Amino acid sequence: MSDAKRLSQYLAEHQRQGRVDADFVGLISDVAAGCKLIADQVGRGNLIGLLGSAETENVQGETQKKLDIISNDEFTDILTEGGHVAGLASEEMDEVYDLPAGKHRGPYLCTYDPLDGSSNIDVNVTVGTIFSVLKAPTGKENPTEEDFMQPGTEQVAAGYVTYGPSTILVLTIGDGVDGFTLDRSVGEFKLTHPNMTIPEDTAEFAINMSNMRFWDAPVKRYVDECLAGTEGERDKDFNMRWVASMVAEVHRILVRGGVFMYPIDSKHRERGGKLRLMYEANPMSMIVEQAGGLSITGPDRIMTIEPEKLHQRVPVILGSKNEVQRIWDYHKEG
Ligand SMILES: O=P(O)(O)OC[C@H]1O[C@](O)(COP(=O)(O)O)[C@@H](O)[C@@H]1O
Ligand SMILES: [Mg+2]
Ligand SMILES: [Mg+2]
Repeated sequence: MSDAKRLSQYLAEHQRQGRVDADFVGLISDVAAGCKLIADQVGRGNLIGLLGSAETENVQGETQKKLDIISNDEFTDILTEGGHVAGLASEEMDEVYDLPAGKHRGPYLCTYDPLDGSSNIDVNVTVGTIFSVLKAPTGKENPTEEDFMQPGTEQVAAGYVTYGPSTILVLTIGDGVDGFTLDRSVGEFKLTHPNMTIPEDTAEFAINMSNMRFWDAPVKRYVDECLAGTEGERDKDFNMRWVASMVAEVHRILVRGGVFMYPIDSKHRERGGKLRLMYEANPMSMIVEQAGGLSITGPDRIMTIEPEKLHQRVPVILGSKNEVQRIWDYHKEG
């Protein structure tokens, strides 16, 4: 695959076809550059003293890892200098980031989780970056939080990068999903996974089983049936995975199907869920739906939620279409 199409060629072709503009090409190139930097840091780990906690908390009360902060700073700097965005928002920044005065602005907004699954950093398990691209309001020097409050259906593009055995960038610009592997010998992402699609059926689910006693009835019903296997209503055996890195779980589902659930539970009910809408649930929902899957909160489709705040949390159930539809039906039945 060494002669595979480079990300830069892919973007240039899309631009020639009039499907994206020059600022979009610039923005995705900046995202790729930021992720290459993060991949390098994650890869070096404790050789350069980057593992472990930073002993600080983000706005959501979570202890930040050193790499959470470093990844956020690098990503934010690259997108700021690139000049293709009017505003930025991240899991690791309390509020919308105002670009410094004098910096060139572009027509897009970008939200991101710079390092997803960061509890896995110290144990050398796959982590990643998730991003979502929205249109910025025209002619506004510094977009506000309100300008970011667009439902997932308004996303121009979404993607993630996994820092695992290989570094893979998965991107949708609204006409399918393509995956690119970082060729470290030349420092470029190359198209290795064109037109990724999620099988409609699966016999694999992912959920943090330690929360079982806190779940609502529809999810409990679904998982109970999976666990009963050939002895139960489903009449087939299921396999289970839980990496605790959403990027790794979604990537597995894009490659071989499956269902990922971080549903509402009584531990997270007051906060609305565990995962964040604007930079985890919405971008992953766009990717999953573009690959032929479904993505719901339980009762509703995630991408139709009207956001109310930047760090809003939502329950997430996504993956193979027929399984997610079944879980959706269980919620409708109550
Ligand atoms: O530790 P838990 O409760 O199983 O939660 C795991 C989930 O939390 C996350 O790590 C949250 O992401 P962050 O690491 O960006 O906070 C998801 O990637 C993952 O699915
Ligand atoms: Mg995350
Ligand atoms: Mg994170």
